[in-house]
Amino acid sequence: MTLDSLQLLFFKNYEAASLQFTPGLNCFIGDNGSGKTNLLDAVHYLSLSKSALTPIDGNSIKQGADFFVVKGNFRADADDAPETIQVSLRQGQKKVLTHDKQPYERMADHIGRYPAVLISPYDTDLIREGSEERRKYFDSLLSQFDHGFLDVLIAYNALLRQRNALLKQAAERPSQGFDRDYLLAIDDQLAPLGEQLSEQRAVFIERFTPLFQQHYQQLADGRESVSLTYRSQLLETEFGQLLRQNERRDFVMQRTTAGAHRDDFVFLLDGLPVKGYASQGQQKSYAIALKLAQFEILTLRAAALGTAATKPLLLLDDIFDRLDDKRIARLLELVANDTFGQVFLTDTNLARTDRALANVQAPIRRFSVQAGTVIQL
Ligand SMILES: Nc1ncnc2c1ncn2[C@@H]1O[C@H](COP(=O)(O)OP(=O)(O)OP(=O)(O)O)[C@@H](O)[C@H]1O
Repeated sequence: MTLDSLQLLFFKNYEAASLQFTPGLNCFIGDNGSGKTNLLDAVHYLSLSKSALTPIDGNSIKQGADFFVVKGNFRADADDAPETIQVSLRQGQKKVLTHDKQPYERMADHIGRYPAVLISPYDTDLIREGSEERRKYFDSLLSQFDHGFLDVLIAYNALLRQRNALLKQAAERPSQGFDRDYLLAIDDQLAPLGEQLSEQRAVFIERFTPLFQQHYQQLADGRESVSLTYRSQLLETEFGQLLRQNERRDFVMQRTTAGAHRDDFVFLLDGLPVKGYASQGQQKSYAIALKLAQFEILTLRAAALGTAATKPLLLLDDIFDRLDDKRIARLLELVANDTFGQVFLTDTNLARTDRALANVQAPIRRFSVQAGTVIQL
């Protein structure tokens, strides 16, 4: 699968832009703050219907404008007709996502159809931040990997919101009484969904971990050993039982204190937590290895399904500035040996990009980015 072209209107610092891509490597070159990452983010929107940088879509509307449009033409194979994906948002309205001009009934139906993997300076947040960041990452990856998982996750989150609203209401308006039967009815539905999420996460991590370990060994020359474990109370105790055990506490806290929404993923290096023990370089390798394993598992899935979209788009933000030569060389080896399909990368220095890509056989297209304007070189 390739993205043939991209058009932007009032997206971040772009008023209007139109780009034609090569199926090989597309390089966005420009000064800091010129809008290179914003182009990667536009591709991320097309793939995942959301920004990689901000959870608030309104932030992506160009300042002073009242809407944005991101439009892209994808092609499953060189001979196939293009498919047009468009994401648009008008200030104060709901985001609209269309496929060949037809709005999706559910945004979720789009997820996984045009996969993309972003390697960015923020990846180490996965290590440094709290469990929510890691859950979101793996849940998003699992949703691209398995649509059934996303459906269960959406249903689980909706029930959880209902349950938390009930607990809050009972605490805030005690005179209205507490409808315990309603709570038990929610729990009857919530419990099997939570258990399903935990089981699917556990199975996924078992498949994902060896791929991740292999990428880490290659990036770090095999000096340390890394592991990845999934931690969930639901793997040991039935969720229904946990909900009953915690009912009083939930009542006091006004929220559901145990469940699949509290699970975590533990990152270890030589048996110690990566956060706190690993060096900056090791943390970077850890995060990149996660992303490369993500790329590989999505590729394997597409191949197993026999879909034409065999390789996700790869978005490399700022890698030359951030990574040492060895890690860059290793990543570019993968680019050169055809592991990846279409690649989009950003850099501040054209000469450095050209040097780094000297051995890459794939076609390369360069774009100059300057304060919200972009031209093909
Ligand atoms: N909604 C918006 N309206 C106008 N400008 C915006 C908006 N959102 C972001 N910007 C601008 O986009 C610019 C940042 O662009 P981007 O992150 O793509 O830069 P970059 O070229 O990747 O820089 P670096 O090399 O530092 O990573 C900033 O100048 C920022 O003010």
